[in-house]
Amino acid sequence: MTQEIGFTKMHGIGNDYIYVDSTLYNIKNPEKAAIAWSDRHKGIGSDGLVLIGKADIPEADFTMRIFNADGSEAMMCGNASRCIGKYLFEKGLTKKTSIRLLTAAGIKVLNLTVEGKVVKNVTVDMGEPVLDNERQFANTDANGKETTLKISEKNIFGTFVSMGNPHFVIFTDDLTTDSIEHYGPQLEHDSMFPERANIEFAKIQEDGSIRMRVWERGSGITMACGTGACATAVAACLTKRTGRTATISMDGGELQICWNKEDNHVYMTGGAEFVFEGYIHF
Ligand SMILES: N[C@@H](CCC[C@H](N)C(=O)O)C(=O)O
Repeated sequence: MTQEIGFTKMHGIGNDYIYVDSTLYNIKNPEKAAIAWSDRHKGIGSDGLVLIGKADIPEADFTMRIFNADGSEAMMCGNASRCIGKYLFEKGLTKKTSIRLLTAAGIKVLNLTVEGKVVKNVTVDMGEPVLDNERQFANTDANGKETTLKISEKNIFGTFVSMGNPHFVIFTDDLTTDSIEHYGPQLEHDSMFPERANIEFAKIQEDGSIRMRVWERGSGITMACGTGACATAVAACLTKRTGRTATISMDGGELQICWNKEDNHVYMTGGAEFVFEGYIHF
């Protein structure tokens, strides 16, 4: 028997997900739903599926689970966390403007900037970047330094940064779709990344901002990646290309990133938007 499930489609600078309130709908097989619903021709169309729940520990208010378009579950999603802040506040599910969100990468605090009843933008405390997670990056000597991976007979230099989920940031002048589609999937599946990886292709621009395009683990090229923007800002700072704050410009828009010296946390600020709502049979 099929179930009728209410959903909300939202995006954070073009990184679009289907949001379901899991206190109202119990999706038994979210991996399968993510694959079917993400399909841009036969489904709703998205980069993946996000389940919002109520936290059952006193340290957190709500929960987030995130599934990529291929059904794989990720630990964290920057753009989705901002969308959840807007969803919870504007739907009246919380009056708080500082929300503690429990994710598979720990508790993230969302600070909402509100005008009247509208959330204008959200700053997320994304926590500390991790540079030596051996479950995610097999080169345990790298520790924030640029390292070389050989792909298609070419040496690729990049920096591994985990924001809960694994990222490999490459500074290059070549941000073409052809290049990203060629190197992205090979790097995602490289044996140096036991849990696969998100791959960022980035370039410092004349005004000091960073242009970044991304190949996301489990979803391919997307218009933006919040954790990827944080990883890119950290990699740029570690390799002395920028200071501790950066504007990251992606296909879908910009995020402001600050890697705070005092607490070593990365703070991400940007917008979130509703697209449409509906019901789907599953
Ligand atoms: N788009 C997200 C990250 C989503 C998960 C990622 N593809 C992974 O598998 O780690 C973001 O905005 O951070």
